[in-house]
Amino acid sequence: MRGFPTLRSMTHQRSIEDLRAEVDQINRDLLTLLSKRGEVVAQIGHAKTQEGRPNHYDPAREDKQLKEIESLNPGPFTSAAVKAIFKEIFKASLDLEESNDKKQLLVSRKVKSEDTVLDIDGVRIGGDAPPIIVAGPCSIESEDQMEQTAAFLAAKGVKILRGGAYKPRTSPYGFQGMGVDGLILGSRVAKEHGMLFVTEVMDTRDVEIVAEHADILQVGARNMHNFALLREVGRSRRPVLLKRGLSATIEEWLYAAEYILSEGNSEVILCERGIRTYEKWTRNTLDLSAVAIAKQETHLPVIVDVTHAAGRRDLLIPLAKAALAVGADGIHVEVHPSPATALSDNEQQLDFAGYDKFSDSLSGLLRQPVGV
Ligand SMILES: C=C(O[C@@H]1C=C(C(=O)O)C=C[C@H]1O)C(=O)O
Repeated sequence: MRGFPTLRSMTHQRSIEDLRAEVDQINRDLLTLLSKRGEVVAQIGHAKTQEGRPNHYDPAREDKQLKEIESLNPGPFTSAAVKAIFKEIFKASLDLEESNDKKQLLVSRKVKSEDTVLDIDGVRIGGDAPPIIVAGPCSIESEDQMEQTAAFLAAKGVKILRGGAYKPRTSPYGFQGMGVDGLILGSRVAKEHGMLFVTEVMDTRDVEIVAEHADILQVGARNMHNFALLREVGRSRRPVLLKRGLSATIEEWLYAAEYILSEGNSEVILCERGIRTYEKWTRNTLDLSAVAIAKQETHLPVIVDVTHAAGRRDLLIPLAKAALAVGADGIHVEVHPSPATALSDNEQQLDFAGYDKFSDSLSGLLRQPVGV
């Protein structure tokens, strides 16, 4: 019995090689069409950006296309299979639109590939400069406190003195800082010891006075989303140390930096300081991937505030080592002559002996830029 004739025996049989050659040609045609589609989609993305529509995703438009595709589907693929393929195309198209959009960001390495290296009165930060230390008390409290701290740190080779004159306290009844008197004191003491002075500015109305006294303006974590303040420090001609917000995504942090650059100030130092998570054994969770990502995606210097990241002294050394290992351009650490009597953050500041131990442990990493 020979049975029914098969499809094979009825039709002229083409070889697999021959069929594959046809598939190869179809692939090339599909690729040409896909590329053409990509170019048109990129133009749509550009038009959306110009219209000020940062969200390029349009589910209604995608749905409309899927319905039409389903109704026109001639087979042999099922509608589900064809729809899945088109959904992948939409996803890749959206990624293309958004990545083209990101390319325009001034903070991006795609716009400026080489590292930004700040040179503030001879103190170099970022790029091939050795990692820097920013140290000093949480709050400026008295002349004696600032004098002792600056003298100690300057003798240890620290070039940037920090100290808060305006304090963003959780409670409105907590110590709010010395204000202008603190600014004057901090800048004078820093100058006397050949150091730069960095201090936080919290209010657009204070940017001018803070810029008059400080060498670097700090925008704190709680103000990272204060867009008016970001614009104002962007207009000032002082370098800005921008801390990452308590619950800010990396993207939000980089957009905050973009606000400053977009006003014409390209001297921005990013500072990772830990983010809020469910973890309770540390005050915040140090996000080391954010440091590595910020270094990859932007050309700006990135430093790590280990004091706020940990909220506990016993973790400062390992966290600082880890930060430098992932490429941080510096470490920010709080140092106070007598942490127990400090008016703020007394759980986490280092005393002088603690700082000695801290800097000794890091000395090998601080001398050389990591990776060189
Ligand atoms: C291209 C557009 O943007 C996105 C990509 C789409 C696509 O690839 O067809 C459709 C909708 C949007 O999510 C558009 O809005 O038309």
